Amino acid sequence: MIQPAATGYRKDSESETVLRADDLSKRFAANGPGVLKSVSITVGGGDTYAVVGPSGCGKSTLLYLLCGLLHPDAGTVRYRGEPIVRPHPEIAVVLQDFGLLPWKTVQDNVALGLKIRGVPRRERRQKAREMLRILGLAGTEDRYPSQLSGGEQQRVAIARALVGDPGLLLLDEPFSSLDAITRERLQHYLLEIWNRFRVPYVLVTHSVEEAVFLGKKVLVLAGRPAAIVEVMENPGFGDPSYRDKKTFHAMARALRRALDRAARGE
Ligand SMILES: Nc1ncnc2c1ncn2[C@@H]1O[C@H](COP(=O)(O)OP(=O)(O)OP(=O)(O)O)[C@@H](O)[C@H]1O
Repeated sequence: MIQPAATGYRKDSESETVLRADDLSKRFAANGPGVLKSVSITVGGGDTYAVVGPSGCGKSTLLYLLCGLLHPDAGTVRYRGEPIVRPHPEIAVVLQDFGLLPWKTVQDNVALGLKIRGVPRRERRQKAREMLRILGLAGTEDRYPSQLSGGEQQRVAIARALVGDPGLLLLDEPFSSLDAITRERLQHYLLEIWNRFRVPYVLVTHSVEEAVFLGKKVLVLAGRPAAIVEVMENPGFGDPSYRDKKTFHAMARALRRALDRAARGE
């Protein structure tokens, strides 16, 4: 079993509301088309959401709104009751472009959030090294992001998100650049983090299997502007051997049908 480096994760009670977004609407240009309309989501302690939907429907936009990197035209986002108007130190984000600083080494990139929070240098280095080891990146500490492959950069971004014991994780296709085996290993690692510490997360993915493996609830976003057209409960979620179960494949089939309905605008 992987031993997470971090030990300071909080464990929320299931009744606690960690993140609450109400009636979010967004368009990028004043007269442009609406991207999202009246999207609401409540993430409770220990909740995990997978967000799926057709390419370009607004999944990344939703994640940017949830973490305060974008502002909604209407609606509100609150993290533990606090309005989110800018990125919050307890909300860790893994974005599609990884967001690594090219002039900092891998180790310094991973430790960035810890430094901002005033964690002493020695502890920062130790935690960053341990997280890099867990993610299979031992030996890359002193390299720069440009000296790593896309998949390795993606893992550095994941290490940076996990190392700070986040209160909430927002992940935008975090495993998309990885080979199949590494991808499955990291999916298991995320599930293990959840099983041990119940860190709530919202994960955007294009993969039906990933959504079913990692989402306690699966949201289907569709339409123009996009709205949540289905919320699917996934009772088998949380079991590391779920992929081998009939219920997993039944759930994947149901999700494919839901995506098909969404694509046809039904
Ligand atoms: N900064 C921006 N300015 C203008 N339009 C934008 C901007 N960001 C996104 N869009 C548009 O908003 C829509 C939703 O984009 P978004 O990236 O959220 O979709 P997505 O569902 O995450 O796509 P994909 O699945 O392909 O990653 C798209 O039509 C996109 O072109």
